[in-house]
Amino acid sequence: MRFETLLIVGGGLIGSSIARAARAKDQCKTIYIADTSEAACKSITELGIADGVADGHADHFAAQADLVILCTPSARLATTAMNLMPSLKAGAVLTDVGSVKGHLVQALAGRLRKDIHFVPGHPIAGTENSGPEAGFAELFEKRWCVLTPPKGTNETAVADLIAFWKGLGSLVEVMDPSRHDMVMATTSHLPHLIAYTLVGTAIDMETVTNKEVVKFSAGGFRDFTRIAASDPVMWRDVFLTNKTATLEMVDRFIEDLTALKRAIRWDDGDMLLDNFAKTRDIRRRILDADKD
Ligand SMILES: NC(=O)c1ccc[n+]([C@@H]2O[C@H](COP(=O)([O-])OP(=O)(O)OC[C@H]3O[C@@H](n4cnc5c(N)ncnc54)[C@H](O)[C@@H]3O)[C@@H](O)[C@H]2O)c1
Ligand SMILES: O=C(O)C(=O)C[C@]1(C(=O)O)C=C[C@@H](O)C=C1
Repeated sequence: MRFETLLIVGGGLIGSSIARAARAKDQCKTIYIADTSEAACKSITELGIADGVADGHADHFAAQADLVILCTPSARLATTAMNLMPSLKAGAVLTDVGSVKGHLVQALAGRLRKDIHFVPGHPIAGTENSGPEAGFAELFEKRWCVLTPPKGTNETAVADLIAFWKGLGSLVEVMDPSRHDMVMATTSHLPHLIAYTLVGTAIDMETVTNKEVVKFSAGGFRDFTRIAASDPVMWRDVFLTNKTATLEMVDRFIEDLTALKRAIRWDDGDMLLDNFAKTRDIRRRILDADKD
């Protein structure tokens, strides 16, 4: 056990899942959760997933914690870190689970206490649901967690955090924040933007009623609606904080879509076949990787 006392700030889907997993996998002795929402605190207490629950004021828990994990919406991560800074225990590891890394690293650069080890993180695991009730202990099993420690970060702190995430069942990779943001723009942010657009386009169709969209939504459309039901606040924050990489991916997507549009217009079946065969191969490789 690398950390005896854990403080989770923001006990929603991700925070409550970490609490459940840390307890189930015996990764720490004491788990505290702080959340600014009265309803979330009530729910966390009823679920019995923490040894102590605090509303906005988590200073007394922060003073005891060996590991502090910020699990608030992205836009609040930097302010939450700065507010807790004076109360943190010397030598504590401070991390987060935000979906975008570059903006947070920049926002906190040079502002943290020297005796606190800041190791930003991102578990690439989630669902379209939010709140403490949506969490579950198995969420991180065999899912990647990316850590983006700034240069010069204490190596023991990084190793301890890697061990913690592995203890929750995750696979861990260390990466540069800007690389993380580009990879996520490709595999997570663009797909969500496309899903939001696709569902929006379908419900705006004048010739097909919304009732028909709901009634006849078979596999393909239905799959998109799952991620298009993701938390609007979280995804607004993701796009606004990972602007450069997302816009780069949107440009590439528009180019590729235009190429497919052209192939359809000019009956270029070979181009369509070639393209769809490549993407089918990627799908198979992803499923194979899951089996390993
Ligand atoms: N949902 C996903 O699929 C997913 C996956 C990986 C990472 N993330 C990241 O995890 C973070 C949390 O996402 P979530 O899905 O758990 O959201 P959530 O809405 O389920 O939970 C967030 C919780 O934080 C609380 N909160 C808000 N401001 C706070 C503050 N200042 N102090 C303390 N608590 C505060 C809210 O009351 C809420 O209970 C986000 O930064 C998101 O980018 C989400
Ligand atoms: O499966 C889902 O519902 C998710 O959207 C999870 C997902 C992802 O895109 O993979 C979403 C955002 C997070 O930052 C990490 C994971």
